Amino acid sequence: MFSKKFQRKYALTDQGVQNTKKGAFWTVIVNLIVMGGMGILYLLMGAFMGTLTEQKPLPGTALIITLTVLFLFLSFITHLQQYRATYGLVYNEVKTTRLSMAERLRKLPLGYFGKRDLADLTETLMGDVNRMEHVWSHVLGYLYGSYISTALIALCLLAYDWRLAIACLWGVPVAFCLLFGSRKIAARASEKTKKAAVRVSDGIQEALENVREIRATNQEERYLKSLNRKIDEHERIMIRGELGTGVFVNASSVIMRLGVATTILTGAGLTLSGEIDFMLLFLFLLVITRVYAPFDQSLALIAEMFVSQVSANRIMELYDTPIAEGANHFHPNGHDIVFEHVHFAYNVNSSESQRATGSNRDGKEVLHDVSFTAKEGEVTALVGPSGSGKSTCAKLAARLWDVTAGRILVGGVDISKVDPEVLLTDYSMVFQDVVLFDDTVMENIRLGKRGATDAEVLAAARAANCEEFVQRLPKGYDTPIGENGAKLSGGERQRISIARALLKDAPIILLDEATASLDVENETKVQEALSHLLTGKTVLVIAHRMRTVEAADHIIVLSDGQVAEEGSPAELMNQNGLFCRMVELQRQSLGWRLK
Ligand SMILES: Nc1ncnc2c1ncn2[C@@H]1O[C@H](COP(=O)(O)OP(=O)(O)OP(=O)(O)O)[C@@H](O)[C@H]1O
Repeated sequence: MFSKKFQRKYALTDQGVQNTKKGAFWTVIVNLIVMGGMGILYLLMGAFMGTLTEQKPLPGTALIITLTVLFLFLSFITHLQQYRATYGLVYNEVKTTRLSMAERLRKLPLGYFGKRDLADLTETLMGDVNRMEHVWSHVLGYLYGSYISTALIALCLLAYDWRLAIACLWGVPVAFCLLFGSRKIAARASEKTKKAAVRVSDGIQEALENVREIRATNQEERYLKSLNRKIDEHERIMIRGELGTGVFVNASSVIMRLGVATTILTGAGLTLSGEIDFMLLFLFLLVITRVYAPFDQSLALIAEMFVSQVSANRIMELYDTPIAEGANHFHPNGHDIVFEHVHFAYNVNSSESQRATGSNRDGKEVLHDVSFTAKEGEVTALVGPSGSGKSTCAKLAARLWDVTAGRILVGGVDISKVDPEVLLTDYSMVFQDVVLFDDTVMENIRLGKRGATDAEVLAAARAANCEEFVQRLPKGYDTPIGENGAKLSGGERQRISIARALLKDAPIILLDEATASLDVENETKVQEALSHLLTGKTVLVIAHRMRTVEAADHIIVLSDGQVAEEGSPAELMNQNGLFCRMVELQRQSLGWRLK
C-alpha cells in the first residue's frame, strides 16, 4: 500500500521503487561507514590522550594504517554501490519511463491531444522526466537513507548521553518542520513556473511552425515582442519561486546548525561540572561535523522534492487518462459502416482551465443524432457547409474519437469494442493534410504495409502515378523527401499517400477530398490514382466540392451536425433542398454544370 502510494507520488516504475530501496540501503551504509571514520578518529584521540595523561603506550603504526586502509576500502566499496544504486540505475528508469509514456500516448484517444498541446506534452516527456530523473538519482534514495542512518545515529547518541544528544539534534526536527511548512508555497511556485515554461515552449513552437505566415504578414516584430514577454515572465516567476524556497532552505539550515552551539555550551557545562569527561564531548563534536552533512544536503533536496511534485503529477496524469481499448480481434460481417443515433462532443476544456474551474465539462455537441449507412462497394459522400461535421463523422468512423452517445457498427461489430490499432488495419485514410516522414519515397510508401517487398511498393507507386515524378528525383525511390515531404509538391505528396493506401489495400477507404487543393493537371493524375483504390471498397468521402459527388452512389447532407438530406445525387437534386442549393451556388461561382 505504502509502496504503491510512494510509486505514484514520485512517478516511479516498479523497478524504480526497488532501485530507490537499494539506493536508500546503500546511503545508510555509506553514512554509517563515514560515522565509523569518526569512530576511528575518536579511538586515536583517546589513545593519544591516554599517552599524554597516563603515559600509556601509543597504538602501533600498523594498527593505525590497517584501520585507515580498512576505512578507505569500505568507504570506496560502499560509495561505489551507492552510486550504482542511484545514478547508475536511473538512466534505465528514465528510458523505461519515456518509452512507457510514448506507448501510452500512442493509445490515448485523440481527444486527449486537444486538451494538452504538443509543447505541453513535449515538456512532460522531456522536461518533467528530466526533473524527475534528478529526483530519482539525487534525492529519493539519499533522503530516505539519511533519515534512517540519522535515526540510528541518534539512538546511539541518546544511549551515550541523552542531554548532549538532544543539544546536538534538536535543530533537525525543527528545521524539517519549517521546511515542510513551506511545502504549499513551493508547490504553488513550481506550478506557476511550469505553466510559464509551457507558455514559452508554446510560443517558440508556434513561431517555428508559422514562420512563413509570420514573415508574409510582417508580424516578426510583434511575435518576437510577445515571445520576449513570455520569456521575461518565465524568468521572473522562476526567480521569485527559487527565492521563496531558498529562504526556507537557508533558514532551516541555520536553525539546524544552532545545534553546534548548544552542544558546545551543554557539553562545556557538563564537563565543568564533572558529569561527563572531555572525550565524550569530543565524540559528540566529531559526530556533529558529520551528522548535519546529509541533512544539509537533504534540506535542499526536500525543497526539490516539493517542486518536482508538479512534474510527477503531470506524468501521472498521462497514466491516469483512460486509453482507447477493445478486443484485439475484428471479424466483421462485410464492411458496411452504420451510424446509429450518434451524438458527439469534443472535449474542448484544456487541462489548465479544468484545474482552474475544477470542472470536467465536455464541449458543446457537434453531432446530434446522426444515423446513416455507408455500404460496401459504394462511394458514400458526406457533404454540407463548413463546420457541419463531415470530418468529425469520418474520424468517428475510424474510432479516432469515441462517440458520446449512439454507436457505429462496421460489418455489424460495434467499433467502440475493438482495439483502435486492430480496427485500423481495415482502414485506409487519404486526407488533404498528408503526413510524410523524413525518409525515402520507398520507405514512406512502405508504411502502408509492414514488411511489403520492394516489388509490392513499386507496383503501388506505379498505380498511384508516382513513377513520373520519382524518376525526376536524384536518387529515384531512394531519395529522402525532407521533413513531412517538404521537397515535394502537394500533388506529389498526395500521390505518395495514395500509393500507401493502395499498398495497404484495406476494405474501408476514408477520403477527405484529397484533390481539392490541387491544380487541374495534378488533380487528374491523383484522380486516376484514386480510381484504382476505390473499386469494391466501402468508401466514405468528404466532399468539399460538388463535383466530387458526381461519382458518389449515395450522399449524406449534413447541416449543423445533423443529417439534413440523403439519397443519390439525382434524388437530392429533385428534392430541391440544401444539396440542390449548394450545387446551384457552386454552379454560379464556378460556371460548372452537374451532368
Ligand atoms: N479538435 C476539435 N476540437 C474541438 N472542436 C472541433 C475540433 N474539430 C472540429 N471541431 C468543431 O466541430 C465542428 C464540426 O467540425 P468538422 O471539422 O467536422 O466540420 P466539417 O464539416 O468537416 O468542416 P470543413 O468543411 O470546414 O472541413 C465545428 O464546429 C468545429 O469547430
